[in-house]
Amino acid sequence: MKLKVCGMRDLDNCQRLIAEVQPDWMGIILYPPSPRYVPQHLAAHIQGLQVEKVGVFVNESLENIKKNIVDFGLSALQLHGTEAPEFVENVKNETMLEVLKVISVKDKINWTLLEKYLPWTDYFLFDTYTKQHGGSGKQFNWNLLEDYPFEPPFLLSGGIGPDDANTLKQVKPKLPKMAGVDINSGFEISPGLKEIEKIKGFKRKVVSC
Ligand SMILES: O=C(O)c1ccccc1N[C@@H]1O[C@H](COP(=O)(O)O)[C@@H](O)[C@H]1O
Repeated sequence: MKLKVCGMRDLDNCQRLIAEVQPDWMGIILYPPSPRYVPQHLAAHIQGLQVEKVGVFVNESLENIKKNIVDFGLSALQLHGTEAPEFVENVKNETMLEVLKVISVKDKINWTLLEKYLPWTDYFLFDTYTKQHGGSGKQFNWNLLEDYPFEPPFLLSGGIGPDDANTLKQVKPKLPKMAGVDINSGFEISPGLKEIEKIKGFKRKVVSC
């Protein structure tokens, strides 16, 4: 399973993550209201880090997404708002980067609504619905994903913490399209600052399964 560690911001913390965990992706939040927002003055430093960088956007303009791709050296885009399929199509066509479209889950998933995203989406990312769009620390009912009907793989997100490693290993066989997990606030000392030892332990348990 792949591992995405999201909401990274502190440069020393990023460097330790890369050296000691080697995640498949490091996510940076480019949504100003978030407590994990990465300001522009850190762009050159983040760009220099040797890791696949995912920019997390919430209903951002295509123009600003393009600017951030260059400034931060992004290789993938996580669209974490209510972006319409037509917008996702534009983003894919204009950037040709990997696109992760987030689906915010309440108590059920309307699979038909997801169909229009399929041609432009490399991964769906399922997260718990919250008014803040993400980083809620809350889980949704993962059983809903047992009905996942599509070909593209997905990432599981929302409130995953160190204690979920065993449950994840148990649910994995029931979710054959789950390509990986996305972790964030469940491994934090404070917003944007991660506990690297805990991530290492989690990776040892989960990623090999
Ligand atoms: O983390 C944030 O502050 C955030 C803000 C706005 C959009 C997305 C955000 N983070 C994403 O939220 C999910 C789940 O996080 P958590 O595990 O529940 O803390 C994760 O994909 C982050 O990329």
